[in-house]
Amino acid sequence: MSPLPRPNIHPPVRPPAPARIVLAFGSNLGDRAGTIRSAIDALPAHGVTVTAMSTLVESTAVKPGGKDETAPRYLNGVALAQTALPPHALLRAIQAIEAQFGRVREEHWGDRTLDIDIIAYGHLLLADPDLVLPHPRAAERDFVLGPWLEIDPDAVLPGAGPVAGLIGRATEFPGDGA
Ligand SMILES: Nc1ncnc2c1ncn2[C@@H]1O[C@H](COP(=O)(O)OP(=O)(O)OP(=O)(O)O)[C@@H](O)[C@H]1O
Ligand SMILES: Nc1nc2c(c(=O)[nH]1)N=C(CO)CN2
Repeated sequence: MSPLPRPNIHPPVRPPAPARIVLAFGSNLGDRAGTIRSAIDALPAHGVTVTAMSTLVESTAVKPGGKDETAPRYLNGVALAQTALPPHALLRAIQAIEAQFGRVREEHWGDRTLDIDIIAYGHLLLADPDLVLPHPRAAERDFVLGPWLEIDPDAVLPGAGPVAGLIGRATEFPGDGA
């Protein structure tokens, strides 16, 4: 006797849950606030949904040699977001938005219309040549930690601990905090 044909039923396919990500924005040239807002507005078209945006804070530019009072001052802000993009696709997306808003890569830590950094991608720890997660300098940057804490008081920087315990502690150069 031949077996009964099996009904062609598949378990429901659930898409993977989107990752919770933290993005940092900086600008010290042109219409700083306008450029950062435009970049935030551009994110959904790239598959990134913003769930919270901090206020923008102003700080002295940090250059490789330390604080530079003669350089244009920065506005910085942080967004919480969700995305189904894998990490490297997210990097390409933020670089496309930087390019869209006139970012030209020249001097290391040079003045720029727009900088977007991936601060954290869920709890992922990654050290690829082109992508390090969490962002390797986030723990020393009060201009990132302050706005992040504002929108998530319980924020944790993967591998480093609660943001509330990092802020104001270590800076890349003494007094470089926001
Ligand atoms: N977490 C990350 N977020 C964004 N870029 C990263 C990250 N990790 C590594 N990168 C790499 O860093 C490279 C340089 O980035 P970028 O020019 O924005 O640096 P920067 O803004 O001048 O300095 P910083 O990274 O200290 O903020 C990018 O091309 C990218 O490949
Ligand atoms: N205040 C301030 N200084 C910086 C910033 C920044 O966002 N804010 N970003 C840099 C490289 O990404 C270098 N220096």
